[in-house]
Amino acid sequence: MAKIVILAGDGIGPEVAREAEACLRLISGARGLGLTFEDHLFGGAAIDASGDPFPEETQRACENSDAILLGAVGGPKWDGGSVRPEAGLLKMRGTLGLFANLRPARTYAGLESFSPLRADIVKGADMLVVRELTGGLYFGDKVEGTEEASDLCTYSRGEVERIARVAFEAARKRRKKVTSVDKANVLATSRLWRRVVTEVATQYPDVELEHALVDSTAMALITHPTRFDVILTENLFGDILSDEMSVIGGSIGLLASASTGTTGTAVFEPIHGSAPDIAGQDFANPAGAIASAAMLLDHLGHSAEARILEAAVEQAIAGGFRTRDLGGGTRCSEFGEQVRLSVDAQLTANQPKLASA
Ligand SMILES: NC(=O)c1ccc[n+]([C@@H]2O[C@H](COP(=O)([O-])OP(=O)(O)OC[C@H]3O[C@@H](n4cnc5c(N)ncnc54)[C@H](O)[C@@H]3O)[C@@H](O)[C@H]2O)c1
Ligand SMILES: CC(C)[C@H](C(=O)O)[C@@H](O)C(=O)O
Ligand SMILES: [Mg+2]
Repeated sequence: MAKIVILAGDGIGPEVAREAEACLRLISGARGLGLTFEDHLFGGAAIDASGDPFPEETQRACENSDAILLGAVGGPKWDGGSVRPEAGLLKMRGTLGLFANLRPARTYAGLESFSPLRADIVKGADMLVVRELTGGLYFGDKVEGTEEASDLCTYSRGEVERIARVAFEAARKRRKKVTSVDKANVLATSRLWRRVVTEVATQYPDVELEHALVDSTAMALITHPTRFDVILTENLFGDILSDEMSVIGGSIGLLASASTGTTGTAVFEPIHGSAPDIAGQDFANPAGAIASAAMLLDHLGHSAEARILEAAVEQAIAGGFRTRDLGGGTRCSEFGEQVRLSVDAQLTANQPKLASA
């Protein structure tokens, strides 16, 4: 039995989380995984109900969960307010110690020609951003005045060491290359980052390490995406580079993420936001949320089921089911349904044959 907390959140969050949860329920039922699901308020929806984007009750539920499936938070409704939905997201990451954010990206069969980048540039691209998630500018002291403001960027040796190890371990299971991205020509935190990553690399002689500056990496990511395997970087650079990376696959709606850390639970969410421009219209692409659910299954040790769910997303896309962001007319709910049909078909095909009477 594993307890999954669902934080649907705001905007398209509930639309994509609903499809991902339905996939998990289907797989859990068919394979007897015994997953249980609990909905809790989070983000703007929680501000509306209680004034707090990460209420005490939601926090307790998250702490007692095995995994958390998150939609997205935020939106114009809360932008001018004294409390922002995004503050709940940051508090959750901090409270649960989720320092490692893994964001994979690759091309999907059938979508190479959809990417705004040339098909020969994106063909075969397959990378993983390992983003430090609980340090840097996001968590440093802030001064917010009307005439002056500041955000402090701090990193400690320990914070860099632990995220670097995550990246090197991940690279060992992939193509054994880490590109550590920083701004060491300007920032003191980046120079510490570079020194510590170089030290950690000595424990991984089988993994190639290169250092790169964030500005030129932003360019190389979309001119030569196949050069990259694992990209290791700090919080803000990872946020920006991972949205840029979504261009390679064709849409930000495709990208999934896992945030893991110091406690047993972990958060699984698409990398996109609440997309207020398309919310409430069944237009959202739920592929990133469903792929995040596959990462959740991996986290719980259900790797065979994770591969089935991933294959179902691939088959739906290859079969021509495309949401509006990918130039098609498939609705969010229809795409989810198509993925579940494909899951069903795979589960039926894999069932042991009944002995004939
Ligand atoms: N983890 C999160 O909850 C998270 C992440 C990013 C942004 N946000 C918040 O979301 C709000 C909107 O931010 P934004 O507009 O800069 O970024 P966004 O990711 O919400 O949207 C950017 C663009 O991508 C499109 N898009 C995003 N997800 C899509 C999907 N699944 N299918 C189809 N199209 C999709 C949107 O329609 C929009 O045109 C802000 O309040 C921001 O703070 C939350
Ligand atoms: C909403 C925001 C705080 C968040 C971030 O910057 O980390 C988002 O952009 C993300 O990528 O998860
Ligand atoms: Mg982001």
